[in-house]
Amino acid sequence: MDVVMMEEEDDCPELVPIETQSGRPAEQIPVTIITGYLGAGKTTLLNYILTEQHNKRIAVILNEFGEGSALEKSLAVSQAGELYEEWLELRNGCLCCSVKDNGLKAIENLMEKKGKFDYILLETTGLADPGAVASMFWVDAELGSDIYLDGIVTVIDAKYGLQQLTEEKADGLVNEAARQIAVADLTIINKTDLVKEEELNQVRDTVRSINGLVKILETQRSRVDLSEVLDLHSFDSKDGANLAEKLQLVKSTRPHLDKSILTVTFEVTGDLSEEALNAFIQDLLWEKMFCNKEGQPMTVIRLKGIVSFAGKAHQVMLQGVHELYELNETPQLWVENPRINRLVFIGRNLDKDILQEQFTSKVVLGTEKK
Ligand SMILES: Nc1nc2c(ncn2[C@@H]2O[C@H](COP(=O)(O)OP(=O)(O)OP(=O)(O)O)[C@@H](O)[C@H]2O)c(=O)[nH]1
Ligand SMILES: [Zn+2]
Repeated sequence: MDVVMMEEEDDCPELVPIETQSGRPAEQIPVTIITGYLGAGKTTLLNYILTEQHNKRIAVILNEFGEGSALEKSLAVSQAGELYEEWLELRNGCLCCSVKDNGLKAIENLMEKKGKFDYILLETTGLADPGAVASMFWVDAELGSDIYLDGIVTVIDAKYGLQQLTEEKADGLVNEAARQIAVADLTIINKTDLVKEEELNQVRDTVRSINGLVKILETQRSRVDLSEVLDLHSFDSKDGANLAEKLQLVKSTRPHLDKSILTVTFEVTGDLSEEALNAFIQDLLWEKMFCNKEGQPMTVIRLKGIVSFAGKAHQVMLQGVHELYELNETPQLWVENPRINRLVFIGRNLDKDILQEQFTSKVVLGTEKK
């Protein structure tokens, strides 16, 4: 229910016409994607963030892209000749905008018309694949956009989360609730008032079994410390030291529920061939060339690592979401000798032994097979 945004259902503020302001923002603006299954508490979280003291001018985007039929889309486009979007002013000078399709363009339009905000929060619909939405922002940042992807936050219903995670999907399809957890930088288990400690433990264990890297918070009414949600810099290579530290603590997980998504992590010593690493990742993400022992193709949803290239003094950060990945040098110099590459893969049908063996034989210099 996204209309909660408008204070009271029966007292909706009028849409405010927007005056055009000139001037582009000088700095890139962070966008946090807020995802989570139907009714988990996403809108409650947005409302909470907006009413907290933050001294930020936040634009909230209620996103419907990727949803709806082609017919609806073409109707929306031809009706207005432009994007379907509407926005209203909120407290604290914040803005709320509802966009349908082509979210990025709409956000850029919004910025052009309204001038600079400090922060963008984007709520996806409950069934959306946040990976697809995230990769859109990620690509755009590369192209010199005004926006960068700060992090993906997934809200989970403490009471119904487990049930949603175990829902059987048609063959070959990944459970959306599990996918949303797999891709997250932060998960918030909400509605803890509705469950007993034992149930909550089960939810927490299941979240951890899917994503061995993600931070887990527990809330009622989505009340979180804003510093734990905003400015995560999850994709920022300047934050390489932080990731390097986290990777040392991650453990591979076991599937908790049938056919569930899990985390695989390993360390490999030595320098990598950049070319071979690219080929390996592309085989994995795009060609889906690697299979587990049952012959099922491995599907990676999120990927992170700190790797070493021969002749480079700096650590290199590897990030992957959906079918996109990036390799970026971090400011961090290698100090450990020999250098240790650390990788984390979150996805389905992953087999640690096979992945590690493939990685070692194909990518680590001095061990490549012809
Ligand atoms: N008991 C309880 N109810 C909550 C809590 N947080 C949110 N709710 C209620 O749960 C319902 C759904 O919350 P929303 O914030 O609209 O959830 P959403 O994820 O935005 O939902 P959709 O956009 O429909 O997918 C609302 O009626 C909230 O008032 C909580 O911590 N405890
Ligand atoms: Zn909502």
